[in-house]
Amino acid sequence: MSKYKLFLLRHGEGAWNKENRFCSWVDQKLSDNGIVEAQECGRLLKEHGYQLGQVFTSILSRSIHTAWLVLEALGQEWVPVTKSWRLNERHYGALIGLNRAEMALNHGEQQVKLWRRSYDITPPPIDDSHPYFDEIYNDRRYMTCDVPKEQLPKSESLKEVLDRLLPYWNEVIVPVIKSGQTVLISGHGNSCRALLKHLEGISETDIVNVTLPTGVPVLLELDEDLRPVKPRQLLGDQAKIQEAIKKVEDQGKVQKK
Ligand SMILES: O=C(OP(=O)(O)O)[C@H](O)COP(=O)(O)O
Repeated sequence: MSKYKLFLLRHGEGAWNKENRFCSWVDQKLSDNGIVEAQECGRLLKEHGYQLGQVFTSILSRSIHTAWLVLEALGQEWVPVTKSWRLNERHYGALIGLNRAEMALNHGEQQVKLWRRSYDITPPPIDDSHPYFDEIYNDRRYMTCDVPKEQLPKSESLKEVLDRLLPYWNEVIVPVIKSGQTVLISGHGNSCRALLKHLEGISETDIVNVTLPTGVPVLLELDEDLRPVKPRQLLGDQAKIQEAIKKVEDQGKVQKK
């Protein structure tokens, strides 16, 4: 029997989703379309009458702004929002900033799919010659984390995302859910995929085929041990959602002229 409701949300479209570049730990803002997606998500949750108890975000602006816009559209701005680097997007290492379609042209679509969707392949690490290294590692937000800056990742597989996310999930988020509050996690494509893998027990092979569109709330109904009692529900117009998933998948393909 369903005891708890949990929403996982990939933030609204960011500027680099639009440009088809690996964004990851670069702090890009929402695009105009991303703002609308977040507001529509809030309106949809309002229509269903959902009442949030707590919201968790990463420390990247696109996930925080999405949470704010959702709460505003819901009329529940007072709901506490808690932030952690442990909900950040997967660290894409040296791939950060690169264009996926150009990479597909240079390395092949299969390699790009492996980098994007496999469970345990870690992309090459970022080093201090990378154009975004200083912007990321000199940012004050990464001096406030629960690990020293030197121990923050320089690249991550999905498995490594789950490894850094799980302690936060177990120690901070689970007690809130078990206290009976409906939680929304405003996260990222791959931080949400990692959590979905854990909660739904998705295999390492099947997780390759899970892709999340931006701005679409994923509802999980959980039993008292936080096991899903039914398949995840992506709320909204199902035809549009399928189209949006395909668009994300196609980002890793060579662009047709
Ligand atoms: O920043 C990213 O994800 P996000 O838009 O969910 O924050 C990644 O670049 C997503 O890339 P992917 O869809 O190739 O895994």
